[in-house]
Amino acid sequence: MTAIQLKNVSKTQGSFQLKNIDLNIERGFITGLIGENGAGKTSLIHLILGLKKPDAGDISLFGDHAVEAHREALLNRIGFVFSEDRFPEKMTVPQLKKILKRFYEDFNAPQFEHYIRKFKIREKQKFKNYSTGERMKLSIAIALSHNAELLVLDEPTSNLDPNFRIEFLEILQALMEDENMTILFSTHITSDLDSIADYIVMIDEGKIVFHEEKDLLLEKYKKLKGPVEILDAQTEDLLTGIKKTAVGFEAISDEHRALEELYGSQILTEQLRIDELMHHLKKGKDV
Ligand SMILES: Nc1ncnc2c1ncn2[C@@H]1O[C@H](COP(=O)(O)OP(=O)(O)OP(=O)(O)O)[C@@H](O)[C@H]1O
Repeated sequence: MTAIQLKNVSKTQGSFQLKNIDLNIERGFITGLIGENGAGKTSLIHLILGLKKPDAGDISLFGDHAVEAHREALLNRIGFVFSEDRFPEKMTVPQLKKILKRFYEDFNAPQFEHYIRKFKIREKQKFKNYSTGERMKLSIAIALSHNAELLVLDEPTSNLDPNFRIEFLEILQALMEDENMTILFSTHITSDLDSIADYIVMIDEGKIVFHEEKDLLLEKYKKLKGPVEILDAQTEDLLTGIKKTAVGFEAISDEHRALEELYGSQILTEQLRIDELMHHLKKGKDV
């Protein structure tokens, strides 16, 4: 079943355009959304959450196409975290809790309190005295405290210290034990996705470049290393991003199996990281 579906969605903002976006985010998986600065990740997330209206196309959440009309009910089922929050400066946690109780039908106060303690968020301090990371932790605590079945997270880890980032990723993974849970997660820290994502969506200049299962993607493209002597026209045809060094060459290929058969132990095949893959696919597009 689909948690988020976009059909032929377009949105123009100044000179930028999200163009004919078709996207299905299946329930029960973690999907990572990647792309360069200004690629359109936040805009896409805002469209999904109904914070921006598409110029054309259809968006549905949990199969409901009337996102605008049912926005409040749908937001009850979604936990969201943005890279920039808008917590009132003078408010404190106990005051915020009262508002959350009114806003979320399923607000789970003990769970919220649990996360406030677990994340070491200072209850009595006004939000204006919070660090960027503490604000992010508060956003995360809210997103996790109203029995949401979909988490939409826009760069949630960008301001977190490494220890808490790992703790947060573990929490997300534990949430996936509930097979109804779905997470859409935009990030520049692609190593987060190496560890937890099931699917990767890459967006570039407002268009979806790919939407694939992470393991299949990393199986398809590999880094190859070998001696420069094997680089003839035919071999180079099967390689991209060839870099020659004093000790040999390094390149990326989606024909690594054919090359392994041809050259056996002369070449070494290595797994790519998601950031390397992203850089490679982006460069391929620019050529
Ligand atoms: N309200 C707006 N009016 C005009 N242009 C806008 C508006 N909002 C966003 N944009 C432009 O849309 C493009 C996509 O921005 P968006 O924030 O979606 O990118 P992003 O992939 O999230 O980038 P980043 O990784 O830097 O956060 C950018 O060129 C941005 O300047």
